[in-house]
Amino acid sequence: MNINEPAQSLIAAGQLFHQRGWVPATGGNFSARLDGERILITASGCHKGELAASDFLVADFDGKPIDSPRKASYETLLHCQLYRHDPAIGAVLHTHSIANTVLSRRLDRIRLAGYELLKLLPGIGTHDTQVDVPVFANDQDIARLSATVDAHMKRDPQTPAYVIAGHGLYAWGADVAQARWRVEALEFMFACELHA
Ligand SMILES: CSC[C@@H](O)[C@@H](O)C(=O)COP(=O)(O)O
Ligand SMILES: [Zn+2]
Repeated sequence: MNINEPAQSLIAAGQLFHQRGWVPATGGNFSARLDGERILITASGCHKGELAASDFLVADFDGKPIDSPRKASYETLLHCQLYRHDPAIGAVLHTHSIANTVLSRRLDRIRLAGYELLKLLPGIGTHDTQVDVPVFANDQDIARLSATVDAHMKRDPQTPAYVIAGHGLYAWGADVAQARWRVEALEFMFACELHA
């Protein structure tokens, strides 16, 4: 796949998320699947509202950069876990919003019920339902954290997204556009919960 197309979509997502206040400082990271063995992912330490094509690198599903001197996102293994878990996942987006940070410090799962925007989440066709977004304890050992996420997702393959406590949201989709809609829907519902 030409890496320019997913890179441009991820750059646009970063600009939107930064305008919304969801990727402050160097927080957040973004990726897209290139094929069955490789992903395009943001380099570590970039400002996600000001990404350029040179801020991306290609990595394998173990998170190892391919032909790049740049360091991949510190959280690359969390992206790799999702691509390995489900071949239908084509993009992964991670945000650090006020709403996801505050809610995840208070709750061990974020229950979303009765929202029209729930229909943006996988397999949901009505507002008249409830979804639990799991919250995992934060951990600077990303290999250990990705193993925790993987065990949860094997137990509950319907997991629509997850939040790391005091840290941020991980959401995904078949492509960058769908992952972005889901982030927008989830951040909207989280903001509603915060104001409720
Ligand atoms: C420096 S604070 C944010 C990081 O620790 C991390 O949570 C994050 O989202 C961005 O890390 P990055 O390595 O730039 O992808
Ligand atoms: Zn983060």
